[in-house]
Amino acid sequence: MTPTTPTPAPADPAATEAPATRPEPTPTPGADARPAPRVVVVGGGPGGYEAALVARRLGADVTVVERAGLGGSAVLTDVVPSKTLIATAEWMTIAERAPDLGIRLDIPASPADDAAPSADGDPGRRRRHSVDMAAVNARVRDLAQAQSQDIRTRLEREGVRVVIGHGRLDGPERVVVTGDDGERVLDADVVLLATGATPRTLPDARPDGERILTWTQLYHLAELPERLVVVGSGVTGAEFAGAYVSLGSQVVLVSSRDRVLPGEDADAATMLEEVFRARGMEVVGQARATAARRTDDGVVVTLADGREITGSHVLLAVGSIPSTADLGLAEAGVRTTPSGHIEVDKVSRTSARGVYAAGDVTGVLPLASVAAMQGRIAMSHALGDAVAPLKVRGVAANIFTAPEIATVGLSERALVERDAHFVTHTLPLARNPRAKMLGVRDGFVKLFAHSTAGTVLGGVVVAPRASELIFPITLAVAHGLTVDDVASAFTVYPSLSGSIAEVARVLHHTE
Ligand SMILES: Cc1cc2nc3c(=O)[nH]c(=O)nc-3n(C[C@H](O)[C@H](O)[C@H](O)COP(=O)(O)OP(=O)(O)OC[C@H]3O[C@@H](n4cnc5c(N)ncnc54)[C@H](O)[C@@H]3O)c2cc1C
Ligand SMILES: NC(=O)c1ccc[n+]([C@@H]2O[C@H](COP(=O)([O-])OP(=O)(O)OC[C@H]3O[C@@H](n4cnc5c(N)ncnc54)[C@H](O)[C@@H]3O)[C@@H](O)[C@H]2O)c1
Repeated sequence: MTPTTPTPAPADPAATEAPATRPEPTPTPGADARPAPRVVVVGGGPGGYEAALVARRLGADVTVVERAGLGGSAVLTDVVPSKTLIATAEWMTIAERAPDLGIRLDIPASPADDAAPSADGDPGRRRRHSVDMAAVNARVRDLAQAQSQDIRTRLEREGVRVVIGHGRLDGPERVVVTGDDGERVLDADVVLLATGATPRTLPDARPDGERILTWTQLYHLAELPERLVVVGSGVTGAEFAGAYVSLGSQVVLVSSRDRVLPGEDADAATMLEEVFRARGMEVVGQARATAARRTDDGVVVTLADGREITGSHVLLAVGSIPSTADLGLAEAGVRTTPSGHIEVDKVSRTSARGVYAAGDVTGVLPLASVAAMQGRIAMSHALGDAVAPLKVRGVAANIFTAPEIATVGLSERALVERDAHFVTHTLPLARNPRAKMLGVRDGFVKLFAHSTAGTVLGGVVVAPRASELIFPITLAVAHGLTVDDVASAFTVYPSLSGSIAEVARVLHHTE
């Protein structure tokens, strides 16, 4: 098979290449006029809807079964709402820094603004700007709904049938959908399971949607939480803790490990924790929450060592569980892993012939970009198109905190564990001229390269908008460029990306 180079598109249908419009499903054209293969996709998130578009392009008759809304959790409760909320938080952070650049924000817009505390917790300082949380959340919800509708429109325009209801396998070649209007049976030549995951909760901290919350429930709050206890310091916990500090809440982050973001680059995580503390966040390390209960006017979170933390609200960010309940997996011969995820190979095949799986339900790498890629690969494989197996090494990821943390390629930990021959160099952003002009103090660029060949193996960028700055390093990793290739390309002067080229130049000298 010839390898393809599919693009890892995000959860934005407009960003994907638009093929010729097909109003209705049509049979695959061919001399023998065989009927089009029937594809049923269960789950309309990025894993499912991207796959549906590919399957249509390859001539299949495609149905997407979705029980909530098109775009999935990615669009309705996870990626899109969180990044929209964080966009507001980002403006608040910029406003907080404005005085450093000579801007006066000391004219209160309203008495409420004047009363809001400063984010760094200094009682002597008052925050002179504040958010209207009801307006922020209304914008978040509207944007998510509009994007979900766009995806539905796009799918239907391409000739994909959308069925609303809960889908379940009835053997490997049939899906039964239970909806408001009863049951419906869909026969299939190929099934793709892309049912995602849902927030994990704690037995003694049951979310009530008012004070004890999962991240899916945050967008209905009319007021900014006065004191938010965030349980869990993985990517989700860190992003929300950072966002709410910027928005003006007091935040206590309960971290079960000795530092936040235990799975990430240690230097980046340490820097972020320092920034969090400097902005007034209380980070409680080595602490495991066992329970949360409501009081008259707030919540009390109990830790395993008996300590209690009070707050106005608590957010549970303790991971996710794969959505496999009532999917008929065992009966259809679909194996799951000990963690409960659906077992797949690198072309998204499950243990049942004709049944594929993509996205968070597989537990491969819970990112929207990876879900979409797994879904596309599944359809290309199932429908006989050219396909390249999934490679997660080239995946770029970003943590949307202030500063952001973007990574690509092999991490320092993975390189050390593999006993790889590598060199590394880190340049603090504080030395970058553009960063000085912008008032950016916290951040760095770090590259890893093969010690003899000079090939770029991976990198970390900690900076405002690191998500945009990581792309040159992603290109280098994807195409096997050397540090000399990177160093020899022009960068704009002055620019933050100049630091990437400068690190590459330093690595040349150390070879
Ligand atoms: C707070 C948060 C922020 C995140 N931010 C980012 C980010 O910035 N970038 C990034 O790349 N990733 C991010 N992620 C990860 C990203 O959300 C997931 O990787 C992505 O949603 C996975 O897509 P999916 O298609 O597998 O599943 P989902 O998006 O979860 O979609 C699955 C869909 O299947 C439906 N479904 C489930 N079971 C059934 C059934 N039996 N019948 C019918 N329908 C069913 C569900 O209703 C859902 O709509 C974030 C995650 C969280 C929790
Ligand atoms: N920007 C992004 O791309 C983005 C954002 C959010 C999530 N994600 C994806 O979702 C994945 C999962 O991230 P996550 O943060 O939701 O889950 P996670 O499982 O990575 O982190 C949960 C954290 O909570 C801790 N924890 C569990 N129980 C606890 C308890 N009782 N008390 C205190 N701490 C407890 C765990 O030790 C862990 O560190 C990420 O790896 C990422 O792929 C991506």
